Amino acid sequence: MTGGTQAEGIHATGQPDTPIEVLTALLTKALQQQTLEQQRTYVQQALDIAAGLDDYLDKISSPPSQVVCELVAASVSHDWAGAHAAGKTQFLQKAECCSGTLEGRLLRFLVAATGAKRVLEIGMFTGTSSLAMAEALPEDGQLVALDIEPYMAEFAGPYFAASGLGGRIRPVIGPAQDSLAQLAAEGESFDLIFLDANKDGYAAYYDAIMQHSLLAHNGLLVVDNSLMKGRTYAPGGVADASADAVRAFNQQLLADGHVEVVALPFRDGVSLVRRRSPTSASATPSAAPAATNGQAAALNGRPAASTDLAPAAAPAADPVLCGFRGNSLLQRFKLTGKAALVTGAGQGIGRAWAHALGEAGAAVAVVDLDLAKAQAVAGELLSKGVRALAVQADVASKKDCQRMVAAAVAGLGRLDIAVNNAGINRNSAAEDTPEGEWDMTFAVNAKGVFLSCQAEASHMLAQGYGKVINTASMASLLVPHPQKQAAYNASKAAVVKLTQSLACEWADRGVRVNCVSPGIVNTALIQESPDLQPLVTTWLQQIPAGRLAEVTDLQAAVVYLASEASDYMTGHNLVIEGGQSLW
Ligand SMILES: C[S@@+](CC[C@H](N)C(=O)[O-])C[C@H]1O[C@@H](n2cnc3c(N)ncnc32)[C@H](O)[C@@H]1O
Repeated sequence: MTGGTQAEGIHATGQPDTPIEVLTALLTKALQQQTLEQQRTYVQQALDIAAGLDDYLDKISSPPSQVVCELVAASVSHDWAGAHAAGKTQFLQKAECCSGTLEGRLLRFLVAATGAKRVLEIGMFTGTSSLAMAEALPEDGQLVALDIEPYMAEFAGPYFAASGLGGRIRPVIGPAQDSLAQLAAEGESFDLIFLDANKDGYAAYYDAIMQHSLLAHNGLLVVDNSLMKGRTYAPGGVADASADAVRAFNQQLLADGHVEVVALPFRDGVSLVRRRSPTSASATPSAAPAATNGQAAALNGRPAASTDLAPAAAPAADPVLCGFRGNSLLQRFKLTGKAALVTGAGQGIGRAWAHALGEAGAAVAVVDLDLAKAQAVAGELLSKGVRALAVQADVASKKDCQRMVAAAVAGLGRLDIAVNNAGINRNSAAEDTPEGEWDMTFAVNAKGVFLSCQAEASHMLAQGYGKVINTASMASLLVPHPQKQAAYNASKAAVVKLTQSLACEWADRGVRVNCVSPGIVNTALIQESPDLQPLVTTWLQQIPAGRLAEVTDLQAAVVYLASEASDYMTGHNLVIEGGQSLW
């Protein structure tokens, strides 16, 4: 039998499944051969599988940035022996210390996937991973990179600057143990920590991280080199103190009942570690399971736990300790699986709210009088991966409101959240306000909200659950000036009283009704109005916060009111006006 047919046979049997299993089978087979030539065939196939793996992973992963590639190239081609001989580095550093672009991409991916804002790298080397991770940070994110060698910061500096991300990366030079103590004293904590410095320090660094809560709640610890060239599990007679240290550390992690670990055969081994959510059973030291070994029991004075995930007997969970229904606080804000509609969502506040609800997980029906605008916003949401559809509706029409709800339910399969935001604002002195202006303002702002609520409630009351959020205004509390807008102010006061009335009527049937009262919001309405634009200076003097509201200032409120986190709140007018109504 040739090697080729044997390899096919291996796949056909469905036995060896992964590249490593196939490698193992091929090499085992090679060992069983009598002649060198027969062995070579199997060994060659094994070689092809092993040698091509990283290259193939590189090719099928999204590419690294140009600047990371340049920094990796400079790092691996650098004369590290020369740098050490010239006294630039304290230790003889090696090109292979650089984790490379593939691992950088994994780290960049993890930062993005976890939404990390603060990242710590322990063992920066030339900063290739720091830079890759910084690429996934938001503008106000920060990465702290520790290294013992001042030369590393010098080396990486120009590349950090060229990337435009230098402001997000803070190198801290010194022994990592000291730097960790300094970060703890500064009150730092991190969403993601990449542990990749001297291997004999891993255990102590881990203890410092856990003892000082440097890893935030729900944070992710990524440990590099958990395989140490395979020597952690197959020493092969080679004395390797680093591999011994990592082997012991792997055991230490496993024995620590406070964390969950998964080890991946990615490059030199990457272990992902996260703190377990506490259970009521593990909250008290006496209830913690016994340590699996003496070393683990001594960890930081914390009780070490067995690796058994299931507590023996589950006492009633304490929702403060374990989360309401097992949800962490931020999980309670998630809207995944919910469907929302937002009226007046073709622009301004409504558009920002449609995005906010979509980002929080909801499918969104984007409703507007202007179908083209609704379609444009629905398109934006779809491009972000949010299920969305556009609906044209005039909320002043009862028929349209009913059709809007029917379209949302038909298109999204359900309706849990309704944001009644469509509104108009006309300015005129009260003595001159035309009757038509008054009627139109009330038709949209007051009757339109009522008709929307009525149509939405017919669905929500039947299902016994719903979240209605109406757009009122700071004008419901004070009389904004100097602009004259009596009809608008009165219509928004009506929205608040309507919200309170509906909240009381529907509270015992699972439907919550709240409203949001924004202050003066910096939208196109103001920017493009020759009448309103000159008033901005006056308004700024009336606002303690010293600026107009941006639509993004309002986004979290609607997510809160739409989520189960606010289930006990109803009939509330949530005022967001930079303090203007207090002054
Ligand atoms: C494997 S390299 C880090 C590679 C880097 N994380 C990457 O992804 O390319 C290890 C780094 O740890 C640093 N290091 C070694 N001992 C250290 C210590 N005690 N404190 C801080 N850094 C240390 C070394 O100078 C070296 O740059």
